[in-house]
Amino acid sequence: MMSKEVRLALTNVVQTFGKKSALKDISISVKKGEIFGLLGPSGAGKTTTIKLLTGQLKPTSGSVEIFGKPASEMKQEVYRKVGIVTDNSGLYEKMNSYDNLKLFAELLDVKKERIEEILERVGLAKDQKTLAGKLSKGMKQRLILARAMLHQPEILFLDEPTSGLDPVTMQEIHALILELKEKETTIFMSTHNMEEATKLCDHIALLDQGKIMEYGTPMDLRLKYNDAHEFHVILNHNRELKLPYNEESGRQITEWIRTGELLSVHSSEPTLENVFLQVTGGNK
Ligand SMILES: Nc1ncnc2c1ncn2[C@@H]1O[C@H](COP(=O)(O)OP(=O)(O)OP(=O)(O)O)[C@@H](O)[C@H]1O
Repeated sequence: MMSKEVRLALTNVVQTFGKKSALKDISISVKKGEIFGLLGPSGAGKTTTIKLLTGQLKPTSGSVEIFGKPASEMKQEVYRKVGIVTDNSGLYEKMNSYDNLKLFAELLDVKKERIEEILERVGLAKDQKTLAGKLSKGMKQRLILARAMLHQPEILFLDEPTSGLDPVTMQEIHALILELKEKETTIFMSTHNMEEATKLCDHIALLDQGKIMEYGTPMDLRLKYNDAHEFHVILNHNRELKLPYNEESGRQITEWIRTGELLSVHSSEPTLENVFLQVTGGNK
């Protein structure tokens, strides 16, 4: 089988702003149909990376490619294959939800029927006549996502897509993202949310102070930082303890099963959050 095409690539990218270096020699590549997560504390360089990939910034040095072409020379036909969700994806507050989408549909030659289909899909069909300025935060975010997905882009950039949203809206957005993955959409997202990254991403990179500190699947990273691998045991009479991961503990647990004292046991692996704290030294 042929390996999948690379959709996004940064190679040895350096980005400086005056004396400040925001990205220090970073390389990332993302393939078709992959969900890639860029994690990092505030100021790590996540938004800068997205701006480079979407051609809003030109790198100080190194190369940035989208669909195999330099991102800074992105042409109209490439824009049609890309969707972007960022903090400043301004909606026209005085226009209703439907008209906000219609404006983009016209620009992108999207059929009118698609507007209704997408409003339905993000659960805003009933609110299509509501002014965007009157929508709740979660509804606005769903409208922004609907707009970014309107033309069925092949690559979607999501800069902190769920920050500040309630858990229900967050779940809904996650479901939409996974549905896009089914259709082989390439998704490049930045997030502070470790749980979100674990659930959605095929690969993640931990960015700290403009450097990639780690790269891998969420599971790879959890296993790599597995120093604290232990059994978490709950016994009757509200007894709860942690045991080292060794044979002696295994024997002890078998004994508790025999005497009927054991209520539950599971092995605790570090969460991505802990991995992240270890890598960045808690600089979050
Ligand atoms: N246009 C600019 N001019 C000067 N400095 C900038 C500019 N854009 C970004 N920076 C600096 O580059 C660094 C990285 O910023 P960036 O916005 O990429 O971080 P981030 O990881 O997206 O942070 P956050 O999670 O807070 O959005 C920061 O130190 C920021 O101050």
